[in-house]
Amino acid sequence: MADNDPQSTPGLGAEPRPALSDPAGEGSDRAAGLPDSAHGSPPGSALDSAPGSARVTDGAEPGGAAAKAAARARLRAARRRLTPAEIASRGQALARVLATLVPPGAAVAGYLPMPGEPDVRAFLSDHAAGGGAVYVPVIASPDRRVLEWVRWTPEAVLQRSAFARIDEPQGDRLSTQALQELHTQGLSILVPGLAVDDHGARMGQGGGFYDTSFGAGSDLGAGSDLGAALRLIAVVHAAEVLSPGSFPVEPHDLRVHAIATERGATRLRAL
Ligand SMILES: Nc1nc2c(c(=O)[nH]1)N(C=O)[C@@H](CNc1ccc(C(=O)N[C@@H](CCC(=O)O)C(=O)O)cc1)CN2
Ligand SMILES: Nc1ncnc2c1ncn2[C@@H]1O[C@H](COP(=O)(O)OP(=O)(O)OP(=O)(O)O)[C@@H](O)[C@H]1O
Repeated sequence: MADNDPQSTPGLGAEPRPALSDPAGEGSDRAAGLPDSAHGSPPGSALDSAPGSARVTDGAEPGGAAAKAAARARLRAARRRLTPAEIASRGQALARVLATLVPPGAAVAGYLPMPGEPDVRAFLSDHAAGGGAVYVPVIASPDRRVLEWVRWTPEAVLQRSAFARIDEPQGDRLSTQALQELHTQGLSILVPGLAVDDHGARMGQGGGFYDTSFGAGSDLGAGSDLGAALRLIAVVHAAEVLSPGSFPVEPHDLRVHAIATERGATRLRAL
């Protein structure tokens, strides 16, 4: 199981592998200037060493790319400071929190965590044991930002993605649309991210995959008929729930319905 342990390879980006395209340098760890606007963050949170700075204004660069890169670097650095024991105990707490947001037996599109990410595997195992179908993403095309979905159980045989430090199950793949059409009665998406604001905007790893799959411009975006039965639940560490303006938000960015952290659930829109 060690290969499926998000803590087994400490230090993000340490392994040689084909990097996903990162034109704005989001993958780099340059000094971050994330504003000190988090609220409810405990001491030692992702932001409490931020230099005093103005709120993100998007500046001159399109989409606030430099500001996003800085925010990502800071948030990733904070994740690297988490211990395996912290991640594991938060994972147990998350399992209880997510059970309050996801109806028993409902289909769930989850994820298998990268190092430092909230570990949702305890929840996914419980949910699968209760009869709910669980899927996780496979990076099908990094260039076209396409995800596909494979059924997951705790026994799944995993293979490391060629593009990221993410384990993916083998098996039949479904497109995002096919997954949704299979579960028109409701599908809960656990959306991984580096941060979310309490208006439901989210900042991810910089691949654009979830925005392309579920954001405003997608076939399944808010307001679309197909997207109506989707529940988008951002899963982040509690210190990563930030106030609006803490990171740049673009029109294509998806908006989540709810936020789950190890400290509890926040419902933002009707689920
Ligand atoms: N667990 C998990 N699975 C997921 C996602 C995620 O955020 N979390 N994704 C959400 O979209 C997709 C993969 N997206 C990714 C997008 C960018 C990078 C990336 O740029 N990685 C950098 C290094 C990042 C780091 O050091 O932490 C790289 O490859 O250089 C990785 C994954 C699909 N599966
Ligand atoms: N729907 C879209 N159409 C075109 N470009 C997009 C779309 N969504 C994202 N992008 C582009 O993809 C890149 C990454 O976007 P962004 O920073 O929003 O990703 P992210 O939300 O952090 O990633 P992910 O969803 O993979 O976690 C940016 O260059 C962005 O402009």
